[in-house]
Amino acid sequence: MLNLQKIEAGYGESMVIRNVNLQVKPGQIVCLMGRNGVGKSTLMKSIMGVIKPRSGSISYHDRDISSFPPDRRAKSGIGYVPQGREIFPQLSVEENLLLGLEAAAGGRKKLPDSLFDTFPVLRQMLHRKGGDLSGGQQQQLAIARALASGPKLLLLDEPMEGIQPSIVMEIEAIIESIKRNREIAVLLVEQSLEFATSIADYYYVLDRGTIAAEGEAEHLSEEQVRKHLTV
Ligand SMILES: Nc1ncnc2c1ncn2[C@@H]1O[C@H](COP(=O)(O)OP(=O)(O)OP(=O)(O)O)[C@@H](O)[C@H]1O
Repeated sequence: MLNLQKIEAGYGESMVIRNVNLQVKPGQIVCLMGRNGVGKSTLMKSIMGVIKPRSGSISYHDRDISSFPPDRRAKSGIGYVPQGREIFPQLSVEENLLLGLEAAAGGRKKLPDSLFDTFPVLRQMLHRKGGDLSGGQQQQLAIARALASGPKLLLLDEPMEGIQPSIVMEIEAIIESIKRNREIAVLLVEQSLEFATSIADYYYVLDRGTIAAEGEAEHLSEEQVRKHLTV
């Protein structure tokens, strides 16, 4: 469903991503791994259209979306949770979630009830300001906002970063439930070998802007992790 061919991207003079080919199939959980600064977020931003790749093509459901701005990619069914969450701290939880509906194709006006089955804590906090939530709750809000529009592909950039272990487990459980339904594919940036081998179907390791390794997640070995991921 998502197909990146020969993507090159960077900032100004500096090239960060070189010749990246990457695929995500419907319902698949794909883990993008790599040390700090190798270009994982830059690749996620390229997929969402937040930065424009210098060359290569990005297709989604066999349609070339390379020239689409981010809002059109969102309307095509791609949800994005950037690193650092980026919720609106001055808006209520409900207002944050309603903003997620803006990206819905066909003008969906109401938040799906299933959203609160997945994120019960948000129902209790609907009228609180986003900024008053804990880090983990803000992360849940950011994921819920991305899911509000009913995407078929969810891009999650380091959702477990900087949150306490109990919430990490909750977020893992949310990704597991997405996997069980197989209705949404997920491409996520995550460093944990344990997570990649237990939940992901497929992995890519990015090293200095290129794909250094890829394969079925169950075959990801300690040796590859040592070679490409440990500092
Ligand atoms: N807005 C920007 N302008 C210029 N250079 C940038 C910008 N954002 C990132 N970079 C540079 O691009 C390179 C890749 O950064 P990126 O954030 O994509 O890596 P990452 O793998 O996601 O790292 P981390 O795990 O630390 O988030 C780094 O050298 C970074 O300094």
